[in-house]
Amino acid sequence: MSRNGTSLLVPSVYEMAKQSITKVPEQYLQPNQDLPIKSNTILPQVPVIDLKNLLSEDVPELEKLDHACREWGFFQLINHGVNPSLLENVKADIQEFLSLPMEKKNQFWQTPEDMEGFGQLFVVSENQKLEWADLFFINTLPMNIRNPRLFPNFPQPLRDNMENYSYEVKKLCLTIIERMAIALKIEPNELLDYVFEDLSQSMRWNYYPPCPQPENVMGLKPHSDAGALTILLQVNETEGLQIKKDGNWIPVKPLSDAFVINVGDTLEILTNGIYRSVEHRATINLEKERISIATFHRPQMSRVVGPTPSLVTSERAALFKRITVGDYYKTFFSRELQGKACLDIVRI
Ligand SMILES: O=C(O)CCC(=O)C(=O)O
Ligand SMILES: [Fe+2]
Repeated sequence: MSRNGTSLLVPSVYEMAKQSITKVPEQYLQPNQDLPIKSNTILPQVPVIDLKNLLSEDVPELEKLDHACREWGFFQLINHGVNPSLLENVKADIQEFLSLPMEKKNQFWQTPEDMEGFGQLFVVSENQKLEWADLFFINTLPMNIRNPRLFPNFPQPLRDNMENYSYEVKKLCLTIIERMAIALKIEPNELLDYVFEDLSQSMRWNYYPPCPQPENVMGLKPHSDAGALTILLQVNETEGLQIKKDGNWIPVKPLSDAFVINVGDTLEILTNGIYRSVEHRATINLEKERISIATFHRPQMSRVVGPTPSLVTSERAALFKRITVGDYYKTFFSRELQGKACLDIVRI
């Protein structure tokens, strides 16, 4: 039985990109993308939040966090407290792992029944457009959902560093969710209760090879994340993440010591739409590869989520129906990525 859904198997674009091709196969061509705003206009930038200030109960910083989650759904977090040498090690290990020769990668490839491992996600029909990326998808927490085929077989030091990273990022997630509740002026437990005891964490290591036709391919189609909170670590210098703000695609320029953090659909539901999960996408570079590590956090599949009662008022009716996280994810993983369309299944 499949552990968490399936995705049709697709070829490795890492291997394709190595062949010095000048044109990509037709199925990867996605012309007519909305372009980002021209760079001669001054672009608004994703807010930067300082966790040190947040933890010292600094009111302006809390207001900045609140504003970022309402208006952007995204922020960069500095002074996050995660050991910089752990981050450097994780980046180096992932870079090495994603560049393993195909014979080694095959050991970790997805199967028709199991979407964890190397491959792609959201491929549900033979003729849909494909993304210019190889990814590695893995459930990391709680420990008992770990796939025996993957984590235990990681080479060292990746295995130990990932173990620490997973734990550190989970801790950070809980800290941020607690601060969000304070910013929303609700009891921290109203949000923390969903993730404190039984938080589930998964990761998607994204590898975007260079591409001879960057304007006509997409690394990751516009989408919002299904979970509560995503914590993204940019592994190398190449830019590519863009988020949709007031109808325009705005490039995110990751600061070297920051995480890029975003609100997912589940948190939008829990906060009754006050904190927004925002559409984003990943574009491709002509010459340079790009690598990112997205870590997703959500309540367990059996939990029912709906707007938390204190954020449903006479001025603000409930915007979403209640749904189990499992049912939400079943829908999310059974279709092509398409902006924020998945949230429509619970919209009132
Ligand atoms: O590579 C990126 O910057 C975006 C990754 C992302 O949005 C995801 O994995 O959900
Ligand atoms: Fe995402």
